[in-house]
Amino acid sequence: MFSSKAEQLPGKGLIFIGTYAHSLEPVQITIEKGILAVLNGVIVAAEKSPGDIACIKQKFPEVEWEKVELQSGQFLCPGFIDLHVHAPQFPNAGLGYDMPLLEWLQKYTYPCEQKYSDVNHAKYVYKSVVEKMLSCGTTTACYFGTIHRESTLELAKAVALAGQRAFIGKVNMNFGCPENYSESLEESLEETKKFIDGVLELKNSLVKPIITPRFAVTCDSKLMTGLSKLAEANSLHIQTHISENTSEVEFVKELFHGKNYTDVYDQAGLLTNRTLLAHGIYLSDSELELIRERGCTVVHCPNSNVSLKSGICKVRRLQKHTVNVGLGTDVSGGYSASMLNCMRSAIDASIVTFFPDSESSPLTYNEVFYMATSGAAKEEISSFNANDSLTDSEIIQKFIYTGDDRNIIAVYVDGVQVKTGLKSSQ
Ligand SMILES: O=c1[nH]c(=O)c2nc[nH]c2[nH]1
Ligand SMILES: [Zn+2]
Repeated sequence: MFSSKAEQLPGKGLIFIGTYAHSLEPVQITIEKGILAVLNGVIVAAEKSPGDIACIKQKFPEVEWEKVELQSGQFLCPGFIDLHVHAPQFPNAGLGYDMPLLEWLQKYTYPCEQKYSDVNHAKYVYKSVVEKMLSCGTTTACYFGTIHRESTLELAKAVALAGQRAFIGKVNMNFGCPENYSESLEESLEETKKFIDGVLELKNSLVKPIITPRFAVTCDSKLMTGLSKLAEANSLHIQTHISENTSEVEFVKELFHGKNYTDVYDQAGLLTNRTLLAHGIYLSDSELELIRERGCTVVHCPNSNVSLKSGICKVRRLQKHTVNVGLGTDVSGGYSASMLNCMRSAIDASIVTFFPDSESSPLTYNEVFYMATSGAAKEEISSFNANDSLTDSEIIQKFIYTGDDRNIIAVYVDGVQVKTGLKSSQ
């Protein structure tokens, strides 16, 4: 059993008193004042008046409650969800943006990932990756690892130890890869099965394996089909890349005899309502229709799209096709691990697409906040330097546009503090 901190603290509850902001729908961030009681990671009471604390204590007499009083300018909000991030690429953040995707992968990314054949390197890097992510307020992440099973298991262990909620993928790639960073079809499937077992053996309810074919450029049809069967047999999510760069899209067409990217994945059985597709910049209307029918989510990674000069995803167009859209930092295609930065990049990218296509409106801070948190019941304390003349709504706007990890005082996952900074009292 590999317990997270969250599972080691039975019978302790937290009562927050102050302002909380959450996002039940994209149109508007909801701001409320009152008290929130959290027990075993679940919000068990949300009340308007501090006087209600007595009722909560009466209702849960066995529980030892800690009280956290938020100060002026501080607020509680859901933790951020990064739907697409490459943990092994953190040492490369900010490097190689003078090259487009396919060259960048060969020159910078594969050599960086190859180093994780050394488990000690993985242990060293992954500990600080998870620390950084939590410090930025990312309570849930969908991580790509590398092809290496043992090292990617170290990522799962680092996540479990730190108490983060995450999906962890051992990357699969068996075709068109560098000699020293590739696996055979059989190895890839066998190692993935062992990886799934390894993550499940951690017995940590917050940490789950996710099937991770890198993309159609480095996986043949047999591998993708084998992986989709593994996902189905084990009821697992799937993550991959799609339609990020024009040369990549053309290359996939060439490799798969004229089929489009979406059809390639669909015929392999990879498109399910548990599939996350990163980027999706150049998808045609018919591809978007199929993605919507299959119930996949497209993960918009605006910082990466601009850094690698891949293009700009028109989120409004995806929304018109009622495709579900989430947000990802895509480190190290993106240079920032912060979902605040990702939200701002998403707004900026939508403003850039707005000018040549002024029929659609740019994304708002309300919408990107919703996309980055989507109403998950995770708690995080954020604060912005108090300025008494600001309303709560203005404080939250300033946090989204100008905040960084220094403005995130404390982070909680499943009711457990994973970034310290707030004082509590009994
Ligand atoms: O931004 C990206 N980062 C990657 O590591 C990758 N691999 C395939 N396609 C990719 N795109
Ligand atoms: Zn990526």
